[in-house]
Amino acid sequence: MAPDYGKTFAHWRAKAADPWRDYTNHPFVEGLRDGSLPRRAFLHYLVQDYVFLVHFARAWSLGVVKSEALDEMKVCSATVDALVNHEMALHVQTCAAEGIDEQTLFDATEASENLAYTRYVLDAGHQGDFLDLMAALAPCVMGYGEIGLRLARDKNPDTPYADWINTYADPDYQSLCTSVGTMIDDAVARRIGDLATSPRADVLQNRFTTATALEIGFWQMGLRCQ
Ligand SMILES: Cc1ncc(C[n+]2csc(CCO)c2C)c(N)n1
Repeated sequence: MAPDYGKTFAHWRAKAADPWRDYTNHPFVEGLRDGSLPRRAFLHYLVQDYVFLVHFARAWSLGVVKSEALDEMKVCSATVDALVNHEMALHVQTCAAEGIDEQTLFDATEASENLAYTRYVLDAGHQGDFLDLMAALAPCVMGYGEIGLRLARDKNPDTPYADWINTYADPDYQSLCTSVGTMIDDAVARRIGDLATSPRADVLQNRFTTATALEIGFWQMGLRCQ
């Protein structure tokens, strides 16, 4: 059963069922779960993901700019802090152990799948309002929450990717997913009332489904390096 990250997320997820399954059950994820993912592919992914997080920190910062309520500002600014000062540390530590320093990570050339995803999200926020931005950001936050929980339960005890799995299964990360989900529910209620009957429903759904497809592309990019 899917974890409870709020009713807006549940609605978007149900209407993107096929891409959501392909994202959260991708062969890359299966390789993390059973430990069969080649180390080289994982490191390639981590270097790209570091750059991804830099741009996601910019996108969550745009969330602060587009906030219309204090609770929105609090969740967005806390997410920027979590990203810049904590989540990126996992990437830095793992890569340092392989002789890749942080400046090299920061300067890495972005793969086009990476560029497409992060700039799509930023553009959703620039072009639209807070909800457009949140619809594009939700798959990343909640998808990794769901993947982390499932893999923590079903993983091969010998997988070398337990640290990665535990980062996202961790109660701290799970409570971030819950607070983002609650904040999105409140943001929807504040701006458009009932999502299902809103004239904006299709555009927001399209943002969510497109970002989910871009997550699949990101895993594909990770696998290409073998
Ligand atoms: C491709 C890709 N998608 C999602 C995440 C996970 N993630 C990115 S930003 C963020 C919110 C704040 O922690 C989370 C969970 C990732 N690392 N890489």
